[in-house]
Amino acid sequence: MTHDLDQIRKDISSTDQQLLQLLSNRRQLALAVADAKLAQNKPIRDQKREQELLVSLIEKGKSLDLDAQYITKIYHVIIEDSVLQQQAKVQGQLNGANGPVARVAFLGRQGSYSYWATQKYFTRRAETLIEIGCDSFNEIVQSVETGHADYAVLPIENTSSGSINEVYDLLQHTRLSIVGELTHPIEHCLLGITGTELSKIKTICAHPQVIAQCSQYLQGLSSVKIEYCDASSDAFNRVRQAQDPTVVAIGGEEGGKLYGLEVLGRSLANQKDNVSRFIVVARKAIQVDKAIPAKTTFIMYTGQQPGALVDALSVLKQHGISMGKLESRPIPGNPWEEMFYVDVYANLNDYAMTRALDELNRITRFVKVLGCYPSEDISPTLPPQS
Ligand SMILES: C=C(O[C@@H]1C=C(C(=O)O)C=C[C@H]1O)C(=O)O
Repeated sequence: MTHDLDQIRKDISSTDQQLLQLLSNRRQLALAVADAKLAQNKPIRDQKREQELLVSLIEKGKSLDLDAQYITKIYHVIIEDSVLQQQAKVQGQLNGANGPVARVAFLGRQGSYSYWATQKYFTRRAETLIEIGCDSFNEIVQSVETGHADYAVLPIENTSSGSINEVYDLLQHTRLSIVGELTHPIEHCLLGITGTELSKIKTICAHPQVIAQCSQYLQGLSSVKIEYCDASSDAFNRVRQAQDPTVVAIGGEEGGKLYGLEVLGRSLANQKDNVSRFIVVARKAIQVDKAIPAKTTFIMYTGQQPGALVDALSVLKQHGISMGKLESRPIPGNPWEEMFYVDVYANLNDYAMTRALDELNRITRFVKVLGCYPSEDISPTLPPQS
């Protein structure tokens, strides 16, 4: 092997170019597979094929000195992308685009977590993204309701801080429909201007959700003042403007870089796997192709008689519908009465779902469907070890 560093780096760069070309070829093939599946009435997701692929790739990897964990990690990302690309294509064909552009409202400005989630979701769609940065969840919802934006991207839950109640409460009263979801890893870092020293920090700027997600880390910094911000991008901006090495922000590394900030600490969240789930809402509901796994979200008020919730949930059981999440929120103006939010793995057009909703309408006081959308719970799995 040569010791010529420049030459080795040239070879690495050219290998990377080939990898990129191959990834692009693979994505095109996956999109062709989507057409073939639609023509043959087959579902987009094929977990058996994914498992067979992973097993054979791990086997092949071994012979190339590539360990199983490495191969699995890379192919999770590749297969997830492939399935999501196929789903977006099928959905685009079924629902059509709103027009050549998508005006999308999200929390904060360039660099906020919602900004990255928005970028991620809309790269898979045909429309050109027009960003509409907002300062509150209420403003986001209003901008779609009034027609100023076509879509909104809203965080709904997080693995460290749980449900985002403010967003749940907004959904109770909006006429908007949920048309999509996505998950996005949230890696909180401490960010400051060049020359900032961890031991001299006096103020931390962050969004309240971020503060909740990093509560354990912040408990250890009791003498530091917390400044609440509208979004992580707002926190970055304050630190950039202050040009004071005692003032830092919490947010994502990529976002902080856009504001010239440097990382002083990483992995600040209470949970190691800190992931947020976002929903995408629009004025018009969508149809979800039968070839795609769908989720439906509805809210219901069961009344307070004994067993009311159990009765409602057994309707789902009777129709073989599995539930992903159940959340309850107070009904404004009706103290101690709760609205239930239910996520189910079902297409609104499924016969079982239609029947279940008819029955829920009969036995509860109020039911409203918030939307039916493609499920993005895509985690390719290996077959159980024998
Ligand atoms: C590409 C396909 O569709 C999906 C994506 C896969 C992949 O990227 O390898 C495998 C199985 C399917 O879940 C396919 O079925 O071959």
